[in-house]
Amino acid sequence: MSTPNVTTPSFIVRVPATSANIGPGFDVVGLSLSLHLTLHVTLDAEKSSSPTSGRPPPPVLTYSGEGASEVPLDPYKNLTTRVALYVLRCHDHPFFPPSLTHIHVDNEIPFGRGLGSSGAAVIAGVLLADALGSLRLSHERMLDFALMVERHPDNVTAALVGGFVGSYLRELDPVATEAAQVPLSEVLPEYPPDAGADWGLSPPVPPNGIGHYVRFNWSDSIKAVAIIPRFELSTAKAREVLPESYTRKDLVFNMQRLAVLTTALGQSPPDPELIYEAMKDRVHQPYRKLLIPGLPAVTSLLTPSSHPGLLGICLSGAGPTILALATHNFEKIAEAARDIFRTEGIEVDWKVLEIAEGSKVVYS
Ligand SMILES: Nc1ncnc2c1ncn2[C@@H]1O[C@H](COP(=O)(O)OP(=O)(O)O)[C@@H](O)[C@H]1O
Ligand SMILES: N[C@@H](CCOP(=O)(O)O)C(=O)O
Repeated sequence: MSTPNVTTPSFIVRVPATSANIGPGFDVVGLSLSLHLTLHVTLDAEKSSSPTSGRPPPPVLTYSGEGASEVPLDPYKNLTTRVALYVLRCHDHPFFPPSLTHIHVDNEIPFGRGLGSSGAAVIAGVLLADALGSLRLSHERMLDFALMVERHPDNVTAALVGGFVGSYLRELDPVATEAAQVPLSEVLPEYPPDAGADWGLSPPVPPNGIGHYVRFNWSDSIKAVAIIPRFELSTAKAREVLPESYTRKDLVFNMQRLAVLTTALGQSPPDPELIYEAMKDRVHQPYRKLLIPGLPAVTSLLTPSSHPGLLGICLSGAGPTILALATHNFEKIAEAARDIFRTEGIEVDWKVLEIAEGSKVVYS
């Protein structure tokens, strides 16, 4: 009898989606959600010795699910594998290990919708490098590497540790500040295609302890309804429309709400009146409405009185997804949001999501 040609992955990396900001917590809070980016990594022990000169061949990258038609499959161009190579190079592993033959990526997180697809790809790269290089990095050090690429901590922290998380970036001394702000093109350089070529400069190693976080309680009764418009909005573009400075009134408005929200979402039963008001924002959503037709209407017309079960509603990350937190009536809430988006000519998909565990590496 012939043996079926099935390769068993040597390990799996699994990273959740995230929703950042949750209204007033711009660049501060993140929530991990039950859509996942999964890497199935195959190692071949027989290929573990490096060639005497030049670089070993990179792994074959295959991809299924969200983003499959647009994601680069060249490991020197793909975000996850470039981040992995960056972390490996910072630890004196100049190339992908020769034993790394294949990575199959299966992705449930839609690209450019405000559900943390890039943060998940970055964390997956850090975990991949940690496993390939047996680096045994702490969560704190993993965050340092992730923050050299994705420079706001909300998505990457929640994706790494899971749950409802608040984080800040430490004020670094001038030398460390400069080290943490090197251009992204130096962290993730273009790699020359010629296998004999040198990579050039050594990679910028991150300073220690850039990001710090705390996990808040989350009431088990709260689920997240993600209402996902069928168009992409890059986070970079949605950050360009934000002002450099804010009035004291607007900052106090957000801080008052964020202080209440981080505790209110952990209380059982959750208080809809308190949460609805505490999820309002004046720092990013008002500026992003021009990029997301329907945003002001969806966040103002759906309320706990008009839609029992609804606790609060906001833009997810940089958008265009809308995040409704609710205890019941998920379908009614999502369909009402769909109707509002339709008046703007925008079609949506929606999903009811749970709060997810943090990232994992599972060995077979
Ligand atoms: N799994 C992935 N593998 C490779 N690149 C990815 C992956 N997920 C996201 N990206 C990259 O990140 C981009 C989206 O990032 P971004 O604009 O920050 O939106 P999001 O809100 O989804 O994080 C994609 O267009 C793609 O270039
Ligand atoms: N705080 C960031 C969060 C971006 O999240 P994403 O999921 O849209 O990448 C912002 O609001 O810009």
